Amino acid sequence: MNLKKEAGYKAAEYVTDGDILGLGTGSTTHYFIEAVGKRIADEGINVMGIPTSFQSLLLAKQWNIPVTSLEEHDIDLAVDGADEVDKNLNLVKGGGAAHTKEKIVDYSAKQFIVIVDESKYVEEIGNFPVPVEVIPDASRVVIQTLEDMGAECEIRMGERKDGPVITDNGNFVIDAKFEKIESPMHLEIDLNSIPGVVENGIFTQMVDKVIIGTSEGIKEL
Ligand SMILES: O=C(CO)[C@H](O)[C@H](O)COP(=O)(O)O
Repeated sequence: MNLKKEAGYKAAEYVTDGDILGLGTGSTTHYFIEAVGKRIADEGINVMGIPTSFQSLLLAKQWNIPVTSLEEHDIDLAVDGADEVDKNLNLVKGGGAAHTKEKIVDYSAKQFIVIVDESKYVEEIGNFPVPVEVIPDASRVVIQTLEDMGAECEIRMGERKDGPVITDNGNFVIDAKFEKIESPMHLEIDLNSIPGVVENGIFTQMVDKVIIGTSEGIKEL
């Protein structure tokens, strides 16, 4: 069973005619976008998408989902993946380096649904290093501050691209591994107060529902 696909297709059932959708990024959201595209083709529902990355923009175009922007519309429903989800609905996101636009879109939506397979559901977040998007010129001093806060840091490197990953916004990503995240809510705020940090991948607010694809079927939190 493809658990990511199960979760993505389940989330598409929550889409209603006329919705403005926030389109998350990643291999799970890929299936949500596909399922919405099929509902447009099969049922003729009338929706528009606001992509969180070039990846989701291209997928929306592939599936004939009209795109718009936050300049034009508010979002009714955002659907997005995650790298970790805990029982308090705290998330770590940014494995695809798209967390800055994802947070803008997901936090502004009237409803925010997270879709994951069961491997992402954890007791408490923090095993997955926290992605921190930084202005490139600030990366050395931001790393110093993160290390002072107890994190082990790496600038994320490209694959099939020499040098650092460059985000859709032209920045670097530092992956910061904390031994333990005592308070996700405070860490989310504290990381964003470091000069040079654009956004971090801890999401502690706004999640309305988590759809988990498990080997025993869909579970919803
Ligand atoms: O935050 C993200 C991208 O920045 C993704 O939503 C997250 O990495 C999960 O991806 P996938 O569904 O491929 O496991």
